Amino acid sequence: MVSRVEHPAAGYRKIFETVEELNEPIPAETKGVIPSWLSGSLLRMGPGLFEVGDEPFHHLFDGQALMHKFDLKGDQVTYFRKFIKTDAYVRAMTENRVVITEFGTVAYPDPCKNVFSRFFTYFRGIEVTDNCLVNVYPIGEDFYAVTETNYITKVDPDSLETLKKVDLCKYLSINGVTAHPHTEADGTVYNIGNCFGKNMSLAYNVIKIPPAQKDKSDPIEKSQVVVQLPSSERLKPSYIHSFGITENYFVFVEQPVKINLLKFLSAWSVRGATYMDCFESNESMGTWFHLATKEPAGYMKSHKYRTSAFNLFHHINAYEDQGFIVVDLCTWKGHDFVYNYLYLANLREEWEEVKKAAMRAPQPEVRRYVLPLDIHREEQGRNLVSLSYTTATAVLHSDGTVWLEPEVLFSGPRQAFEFPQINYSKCCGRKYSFAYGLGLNHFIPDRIVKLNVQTKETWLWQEEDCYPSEPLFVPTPGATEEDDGVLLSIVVKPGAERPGFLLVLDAMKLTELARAEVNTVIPVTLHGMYKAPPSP
Ligand SMILES: CCCCCCCCCCCCCCCC(=O)OC/C=C(C)/C=C/C=C(C)/C=C/C1=C(C)CCCC1(C)C
Ligand SMILES: [Fe+2]
Repeated sequence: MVSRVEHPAAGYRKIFETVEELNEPIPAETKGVIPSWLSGSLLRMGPGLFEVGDEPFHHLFDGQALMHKFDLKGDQVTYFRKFIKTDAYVRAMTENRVVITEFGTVAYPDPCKNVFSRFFTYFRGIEVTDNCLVNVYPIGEDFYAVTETNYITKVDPDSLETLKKVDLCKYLSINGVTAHPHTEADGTVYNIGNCFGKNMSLAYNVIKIPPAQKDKSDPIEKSQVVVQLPSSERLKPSYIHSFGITENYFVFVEQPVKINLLKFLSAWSVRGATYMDCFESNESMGTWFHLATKEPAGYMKSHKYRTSAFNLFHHINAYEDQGFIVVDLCTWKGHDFVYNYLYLANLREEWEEVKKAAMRAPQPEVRRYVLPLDIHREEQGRNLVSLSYTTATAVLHSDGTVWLEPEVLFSGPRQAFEFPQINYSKCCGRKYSFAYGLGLNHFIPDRIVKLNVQTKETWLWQEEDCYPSEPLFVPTPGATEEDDGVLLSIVVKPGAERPGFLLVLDAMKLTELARAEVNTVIPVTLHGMYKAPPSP
């Protein structure tokens, strides 16, 4: 699936430009045939406002949260979008400047305020952003737009109105949680986040939020920390973007991209730096895998799995098989932080410059790691993995650590398989065959890919000057085959008469079933969900 496509016209710049929200849903023009069973809403989050007044946001993860919705009802499709009225957005609009520091953009003090009030603004310390541009997911019967801090924002998935800001710190001992929770069939939500405890004791806390409550109370009020995993380094927790879950275990990968807490708590609050300034790489630790049991919940501290350094943002899937845990990941080789390459100035460069910058960045690879559960002292020095279908290895060393080597499932130079999706309801935590992803060509999203993780066969959807987003899998009702369903992706085709469209692909063959076009560009979206219509 290595893409030979070039982008000399740099049309991808359009997906990093500010747009206006809509007052009401607009009709889309449908070409092709949308399956009649596919009715519901595609909800997605991303940045939509890339500057305030004359102050630009600098990083891909700074733009203000814009929520998008494609509603499907038969072949009638509409598109709607609204900015989430977060504190970051409302205050920026009111003051016409960046008021809350974002991931890679500092909010400078109000120049109209005198030197004393400016000093006290700094002295009060940091105001953590609630800019929920990363994802949207349900908790109980409610929907929340999220970033990775302690603030999540309740939204109305129909009107896209902002309902309320929730501070998870009120309920849980965490400083932030990922934007990639796992949700079980009954609605139980698991997530993981950093916890900077008392006396700076550091941990990664796995949290559990129960499903919708019979008494209609808010399940968040009943959320709890179920497992605590220790940090490998004092004062420097690793950055976590997602985690894995199997029937009986949580899988946490501790990567060498670290948050320097001293920088976070001092430089950041006093001198005015960004979140990006608080990251650093640990050049010697490599990457550590940790396991915890689900029931009873507990950290498996005797299992010390190690491998070479990589950045990790997205787990694809994990499952148990014959005494092993199989973990499939979208990795980026080395400890240099991939987010360093995602400044908007770089992504908006001419194509030749974009390619040059990507040459210096960590290289992507889809990898399978296999973790043996039964480890015996006498088995030192030999490969413990006996699964017939993988070349991944695990070797016990004399210090008790198990060194892992992966099987490469997909690798193409500067061609990433990222933003992975699976048939989640059928396959999460189970042995599976298919992963779907967004193909990044030197970081530019220009194709949709299907990967058979067992045979390594790939399928591709690609069209000239088209920039798709993460493909979400929606199963055909009553399907028995894993890949019987459709993929939904928002695509931008800058020069076209109707430059934004919802693409509907047949997930088996990766062929186009339909597209629903709208007369507006749709800026880049990161993650989202498909919301089925309420059952009659
Ligand atoms: C869709 C195509 C995009 C085009 C380019 C993409 C290239 C992607 C290459 C790699 C994949 C990366 C995936 C990342 C996806 C994503 O959605 O990331 C967004 C992450 C954000 C906005 C993270 C925000 C985190 C914050 C604000 C964390 C804050 C904290 C600290 C840093 C330390 C202290 C705790 C706290 C406050 C939580
Ligand atoms: Fe993500």
